[in-house]
Amino acid sequence: MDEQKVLSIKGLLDDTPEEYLSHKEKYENSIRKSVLFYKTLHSTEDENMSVDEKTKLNFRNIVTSAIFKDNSPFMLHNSMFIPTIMGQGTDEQREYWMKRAKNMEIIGTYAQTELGHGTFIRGLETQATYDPDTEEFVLHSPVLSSYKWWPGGLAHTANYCIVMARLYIKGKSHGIHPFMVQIRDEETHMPLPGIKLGEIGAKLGFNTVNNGFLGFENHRISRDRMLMKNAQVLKDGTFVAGSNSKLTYGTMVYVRVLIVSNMANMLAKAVTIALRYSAIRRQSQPKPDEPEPQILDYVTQQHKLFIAIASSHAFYMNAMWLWEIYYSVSLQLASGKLDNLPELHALACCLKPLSTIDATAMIEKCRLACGGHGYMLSANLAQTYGLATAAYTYEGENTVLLLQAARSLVKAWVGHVKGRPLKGTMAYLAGDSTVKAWDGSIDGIIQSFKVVAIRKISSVVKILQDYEKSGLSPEDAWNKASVFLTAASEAHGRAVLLSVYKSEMDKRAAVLSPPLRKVLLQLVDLYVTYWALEKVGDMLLYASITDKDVDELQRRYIELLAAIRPNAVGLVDAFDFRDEILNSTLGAYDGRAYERLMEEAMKSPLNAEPVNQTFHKYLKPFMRGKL
Ligand SMILES: CCCCCCCC/C=C\CCCCCCCCCCC/C=C/C(=O)SCCNC(=O)CCNC(=O)[C@H](O)C(C)(C)COP(=O)(O)OP(=O)(O)OC[C@H]1O[C@@H](n2cnc3c(N)ncnc32)[C@H](O)[C@@H]1OP(=O)(O)O
Ligand SMILES: Cc1cc2nc3c(=O)[nH]c(=O)nc-3n(C[C@H](O)[C@H](O)[C@H](O)COP(=O)(O)OP(=O)(O)OC[C@H]3O[C@@H](n4cnc5c(N)ncnc54)[C@H](O)[C@@H]3O)c2cc1C
Repeated sequence: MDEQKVLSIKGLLDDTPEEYLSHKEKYENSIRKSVLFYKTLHSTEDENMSVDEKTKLNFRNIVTSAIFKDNSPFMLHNSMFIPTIMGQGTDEQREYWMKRAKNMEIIGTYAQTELGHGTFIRGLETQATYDPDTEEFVLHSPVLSSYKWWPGGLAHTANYCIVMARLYIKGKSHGIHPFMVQIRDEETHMPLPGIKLGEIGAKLGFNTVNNGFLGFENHRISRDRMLMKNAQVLKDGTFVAGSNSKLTYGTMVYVRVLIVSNMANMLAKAVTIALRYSAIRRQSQPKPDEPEPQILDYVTQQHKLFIAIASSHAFYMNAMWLWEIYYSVSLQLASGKLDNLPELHALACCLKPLSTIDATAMIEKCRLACGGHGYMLSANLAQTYGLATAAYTYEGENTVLLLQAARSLVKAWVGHVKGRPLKGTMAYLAGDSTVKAWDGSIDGIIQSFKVVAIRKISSVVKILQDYEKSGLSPEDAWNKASVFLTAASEAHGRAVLLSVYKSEMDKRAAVLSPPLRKVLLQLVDLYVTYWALEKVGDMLLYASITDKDVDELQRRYIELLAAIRPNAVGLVDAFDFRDEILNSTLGAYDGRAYERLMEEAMKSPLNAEPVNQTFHKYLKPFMRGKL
């Protein structure tokens, strides 16, 4: 969406910094701004856009929606409620609900996680019992742990939600299915009878997303409220299973893809702030007869920040590549072809964790690189960290997803050993995993990362098999080996991230001007070299790197930092964040960080008066020994 259009919305920008609002005021202010934002958002969306175009617009909107220091209470409406209707509804359900949802006639969320279960979906306890006499489902939360807990917008914003509940028919469980449930009256917004709603309280971040809880007391909904694209319940209670029970998990795969692009965006924001500040901040005097240098000229500062620029590019390239795979698999699923779904799931289970782990760590490093001023909320680095670190957990906790990916990798490797062909992004596992001599070229290092993955996968399979030979059950063997299963998944994810970043850049390089091509390929080189040094232990173990090769890599890394330095500010300017989107005293384009820090400080309510009323009430009596 055109950011100029967004920023021209009157009242969208806060005059009172959000930091000085109460918990309740923050929410109310976010609703006010979200309504303004959505009105503009709607005026720019073209109904004739393809799903692919709309989703890429959504990727773009993520950037614009960052205008809020925290996420909107409408976030789940866009990112999960609508995609679930699209992915899980029948044609007529889509027809009816998409119109209402896209027009914001209703606001929805996605209620899956419960107080007692988040990861283990098959353990969810919310019940949807079919009553054939009335052709209704009875929704019920049998115990406290079955209360829905966490869904964004659920507390006071949404009036509808997708409830993932366990379907019972004649006492038999048929697994977890999606149900469209109205939770509040459309006129009064009061919770409907048999529905308990509330907010879960203050959090590290996401404090305007309005995460809530939801409990059902035998609440009835009509049969047509079960989203029945993938499985159906007939009027007489006959259950018709879908072709694959995991199709119900489809929205989560979509969001995991969205998260990879969101990490690219969050990291780009943070490094823009930190790098611009590093260009104006001068500190220390290494050379007595020279002025204090820009802290950006300290190589340690470049080491902290330049990898964040390259990583944002890497995540964005991988996200666009993954989106194309997601989009083509979705088209295949629509025609009943399921065989590429496992690979998409495994890829999302690698790239969502790695992008969130790296982005969270690098955003924190951007904050730390700004010294004391990075600790100010007005810098907007702490809030950016808070938003990013949430993605480590939501949409599939990272360890759990890496173990899911390991499941696919182990299956692929065992199949390969038995002669079954490998395909897609796992085809490289059939490659030669013996490295005679270290190849320090970009392609050579990427190949070494593939060798590391092959060796880690094969060795953890051996551990599993040895445990099972020793008499352990497959489940116990799996648990015992799980640390190295996640390590094997991470190695596979690294190999994918590196090779996709390189190949996607190579595709684009041909159309770039030579100077731009040079700078962008320097970032690819930096990214590959950085990770080879970060994983030097694996390179020593599996890729025949020698101490001389490491010396060479270190010198190359230092030279790359120096080569990128002249273009560093230009590279973050190229992310093209407007000041209002950065929302940061340190990252503004004009570089007036000190003036902005002081301007923001003066907005503190405490600065409204020179003497606070506690002096006369407490301090003075205290200091006069009268307490
Ligand atoms: C005004 C401003 C607004 C701006 C508007 C602009 C619009 C932009 C929108 C938003 C702006 C910001 C965007 C930010 C990015 C999006 C953020 C969205 C926020 C979301 C908030 C959080 C939401 C949630 O967290 S929802 C809940 C998520 N929960 C989970 O992910 C649970 C994780 N657990 C699981 O997935 C499963 O339990 C499991 C996979 C771990 C295990 O499942 P289970 O059934 O037990 O399976 P198992 O027995 O282990 O067998 C595994 C086999 O199943 C296969 N499989 C598993 N999952 C899948 C799958 N998803 N697809 C396909 N296959 C799957 C697996 O491969 C195994 O197969 P095998 O052959 O047997 O090995
Ligand atoms: C900011 C935020 C927003 C959210 N928004 C929503 C929302 O809108 N809708 C919604 O439905 N949910 C939402 N969630 C909930 C989120 O999906 C869950 O928190 C997430 O799925 C993790 O589940 P959990 O919290 O039960 O953690 P758990 O699964 O209990 O994880 C706790 C620990 O147990 C470990 N663990 C669990 N299972 C295994 C295993 N099989 N093997 C090894 N280790 C394991 C994990 O690795 C982790 O270290 C949100 C969460 C957050 C933080």
